Amino acid sequence: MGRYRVRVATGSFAFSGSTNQVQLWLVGQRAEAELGMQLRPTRGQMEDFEVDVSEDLGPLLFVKLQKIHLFLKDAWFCNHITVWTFEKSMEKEIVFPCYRWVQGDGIICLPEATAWTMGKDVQGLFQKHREEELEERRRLYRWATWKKGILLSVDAKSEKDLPLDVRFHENKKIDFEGTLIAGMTEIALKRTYTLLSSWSSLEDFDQIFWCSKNTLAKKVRQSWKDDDFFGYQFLNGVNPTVLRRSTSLPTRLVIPPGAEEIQIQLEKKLQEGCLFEADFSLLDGIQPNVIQGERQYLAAPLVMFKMEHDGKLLPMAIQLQPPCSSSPVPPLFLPSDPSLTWLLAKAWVKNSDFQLHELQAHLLKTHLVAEVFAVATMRCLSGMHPIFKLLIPHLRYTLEINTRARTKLISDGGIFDQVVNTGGGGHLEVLRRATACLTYRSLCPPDDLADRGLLGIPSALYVHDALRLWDIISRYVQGIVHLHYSEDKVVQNDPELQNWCREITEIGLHGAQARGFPVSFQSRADLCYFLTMCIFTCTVQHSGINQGQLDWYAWVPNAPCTMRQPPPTTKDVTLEMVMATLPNIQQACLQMTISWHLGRFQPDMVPLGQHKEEYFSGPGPKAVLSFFQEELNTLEKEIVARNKNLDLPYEYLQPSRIENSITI
Ligand SMILES: CC/C=C/C/C=C\C[C@@H](/C=C/C=C\C/C=C\C/C=C\CCC(=O)O)OO
Ligand SMILES: [Fe+2]
Repeated sequence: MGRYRVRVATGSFAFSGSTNQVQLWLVGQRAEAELGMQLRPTRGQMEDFEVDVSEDLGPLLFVKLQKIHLFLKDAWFCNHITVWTFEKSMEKEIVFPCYRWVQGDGIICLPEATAWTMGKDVQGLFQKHREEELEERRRLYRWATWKKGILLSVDAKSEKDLPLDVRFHENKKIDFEGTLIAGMTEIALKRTYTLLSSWSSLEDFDQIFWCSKNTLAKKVRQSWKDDDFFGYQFLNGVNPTVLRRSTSLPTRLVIPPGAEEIQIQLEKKLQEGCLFEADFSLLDGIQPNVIQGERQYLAAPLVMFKMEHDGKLLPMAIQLQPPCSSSPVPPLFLPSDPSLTWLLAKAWVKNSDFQLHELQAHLLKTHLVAEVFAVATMRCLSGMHPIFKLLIPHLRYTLEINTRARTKLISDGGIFDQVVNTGGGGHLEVLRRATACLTYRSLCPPDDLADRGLLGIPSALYVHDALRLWDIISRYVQGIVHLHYSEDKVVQNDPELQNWCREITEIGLHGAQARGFPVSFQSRADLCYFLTMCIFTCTVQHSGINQGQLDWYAWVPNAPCTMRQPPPTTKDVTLEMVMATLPNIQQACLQMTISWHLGRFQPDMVPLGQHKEEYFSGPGPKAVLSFFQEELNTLEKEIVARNKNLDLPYEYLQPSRIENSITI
């Protein structure tokens, strides 16, 4: 019994408030009290009221909410409820996080914010709540097989099928759809503008290159033909995931007669430990697209590089297709070839890189992997679980952006079918092949970068920043895990957590235990490493892979989305051949629009670690998050200072530019 002060906090984005009245209850260990219909929640407001309760409720466990509507049903976004009690003349604050939509006339039950594993709840005070909550979440969030052989996704035919709690908020939706319309309008304008234009020289791409503001995109247009600029992209461009240090000459690299000199040079660089390669064999045999009746073409190149003492990565040789017994030995294209021949060979490499970047590095290894984490988290972890509280800010909007990708980008008739040479079904086979070789180590930079021989290279800025961020995130995760798991046995005996791990590996990632993913956590260290990978993937890796589309894909010849003629088999290449091969005006315009749409800064972007939602309570988690933010701030200053001395600043992993989840 006694007086309680209650604060109701409503979300601040559009339509968060409600004209309906809200009914609240306080639920304690000993009794429950109805507080009556107290208010109509107002957007962006915190509204307080006081009540006297006659019953002896005991320690508060839950607040229950219900929206009462007479006529108009409008959903209310409740941020949190805070209750102050007065015990022994001491004021005590108890927070009940929500951050969900209250809709319909259902009663929502909010547990107080202390993070509880099931093992800690020895009295079983929350057991029934957790069971009912997870039963409801499993009904709402179901696994689906969008295409066989690809990671499982959420069961939603379109974003409209998703639960309201994971939908884009109004401002995000308006921005996303509005800029798409603006982009499509720009395409129409460009088509009109170029209706009578020639498309016969590389400079003709200038007619549609309207990226006057983007400094790096302009630098790409200026320098894309240079070999050092070509090599730089494999270290610090939009796709730093293919390059690896050679440990031997690749078996596919058959030296054609008369090219013995290059073999000597390659072997010399190999001996010096500065030979590198980018191998696109995953594309070998993929069925090319047919666009508006025109057959497109694909290659599966291999590029050999040498790392110079000044840190420049220079291409030494390009083999466009792997050798096969039924054909002559494929030619090796060299920097000493006629300039247009060498340029076309490099363009073929960049077209192949576009495919693996967008399908393997971007869509599969960030978006679709993050979706598996999101679905498993909603299905296996109660909202009270500390790992739910840790991860949920890093899963914001991911289910919707991925569902939109499945319905607009890689769908029948989607963007890939319209302008990409792996479209038309080849893109699905690339996704299947990439899924089949998706390993746990490849998602963990300390392992992946070591396996690729990329440690200790001063000019590898992505590598440096990625490893620094991995360590910072690792300390953040350890801070939270050690607050809630006192020893390894507590991890082993946490059923929700073990179910989460198993559901990710065995179901979502498609039997990935065969590729190194865990089916259980045996120690706090295991758990921390896995959680670090989850957060790194959903934040750092996606930002490093997504942002560069704006800079590196705007000048289409630098990263052609499709190729309209077969790869050259001789060194007699003309400008006509080059222009007939590169994307046409329509394809180039759509590539520019989509790259801009996907690569641009998101207006409602939440930077890494800067989420405002307070799922945890108490000083411990707050101190861990605060230290995480301090470490990110220190790294921010380091990167800004480093970039000041670089001709080409590397900014994609600057913490202030890393989004807290995958939202685009
Ligand atoms: C060509 C770029 C390919 C990217 C694939 C990688 C990741 C997916 C991407 C998310 C995309 C989400 C939604 C789709 C985006 C735009 C839709 C495009 C055109 C629609 C036009 C129309 O309405 O028909 O990560 O950023
Ligand atoms: Fe993306």
